[in-house]
Amino acid sequence: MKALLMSRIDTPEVLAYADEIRRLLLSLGYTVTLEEGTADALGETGESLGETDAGIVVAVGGDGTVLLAVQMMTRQIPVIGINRGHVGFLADLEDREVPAFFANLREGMRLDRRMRISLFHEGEHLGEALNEAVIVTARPAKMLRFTIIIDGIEVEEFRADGLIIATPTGSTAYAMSGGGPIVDPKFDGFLLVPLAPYMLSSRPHLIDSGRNLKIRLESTKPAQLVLDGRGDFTLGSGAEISVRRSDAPAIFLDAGKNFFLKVREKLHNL
Ligand SMILES: NC(=O)c1ccc[n+]([C@@H]2O[C@H](COP(=O)([O-])OP(=O)(O)OC[C@H]3O[C@@H](n4cnc5c(N)ncnc54)[C@H](O)[C@@H]3O)[C@@H](O)[C@H]2O)c1
Ligand SMILES: Nc1ncnc2c1ncn2[C@@H]1O[C@H](COP(=O)(O)OP(=O)(O)OP(=O)(O)O)[C@@H](O)[C@H]1O
Repeated sequence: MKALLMSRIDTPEVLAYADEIRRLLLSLGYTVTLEEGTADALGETGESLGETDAGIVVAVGGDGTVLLAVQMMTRQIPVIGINRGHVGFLADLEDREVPAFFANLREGMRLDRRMRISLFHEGEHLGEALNEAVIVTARPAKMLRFTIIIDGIEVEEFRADGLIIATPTGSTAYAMSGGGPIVDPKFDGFLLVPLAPYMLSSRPHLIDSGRNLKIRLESTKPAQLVLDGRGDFTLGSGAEISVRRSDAPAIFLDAGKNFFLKVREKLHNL
């Protein structure tokens, strides 16, 4: 099996560890190729995540590395993260679990598909997100005005610093910091969490992914749309963003970790 190895590149120790992982994978009979940026950092040549024919992607780093790997794929490839980050909620494997996991993987893979959202602006596809899309004021301390439209009904209008449109996977990330609920990743829907809403009664909404969801930006103030902490689209007044469930969910190699145990172990002591 061919594995593409991607490492976070800002920490030499993690890069050195990724090199150890490469040796381990080779010793277990995998063909290993490096992701372009990772290869660059190691002074080698690599393959782009957009073009590789690898069967699995091994991401060494934290959640940012896993999110980046998923975002860079043009076809979703089963991915597993080895945790070298601060939290590593999406990076399921710890050091000691690595050898057995890859030895057993040759017997067969279990996959865990995670919904992503697809964002459109006036028919133009802006991209996909595994965690969330955030529409946020481009001017700190200036509020935006939003209207939420569900199945053609204007459901709510409010002013806030921003609005998070999260997937169940993203419910443990930015949406959690915004006061949203922890959502079972098996749930199939969108989570809307306003950021610092200027009203007494604003609540997060959980919406079935089969509904037609639109967000209209009413204010004339500049706003930015950010996907999984990256990408930066500027939105003008009256911009209408459509949110749909992506046809291409992220595919994780299942390391058998229980979601609710991870919440208890990784998020309770942040
Ligand atoms: N106030 C906040 O909580 C806040 C602010 C900005 C961005 N973020 C999150 O950061 C993500 C981008 O990650 P990054 O590492 O490039 O940025 P980063 O370096 O700013 O780290 C963000 C933190 O969020 C954690 N995180 C990311 N996805 C998670 C998930 N699905 N479940 C639990 N924790 C998760 C990471 O472990 C990390 O500690 C965004 O998608 C967004 O969800 C959170
Ligand atoms: N291969 C890479 N190329 C470019 N940037 C990367 C790469 N891997 C990670 N990054 C970026 O480096 C930063 C830190 O990486 P990462 O999120 O993996 O570690 P962390 O923040 O320490 O861990 P965690 O997200 O688990 O708290 C993130 O902003 C991430 O997007």
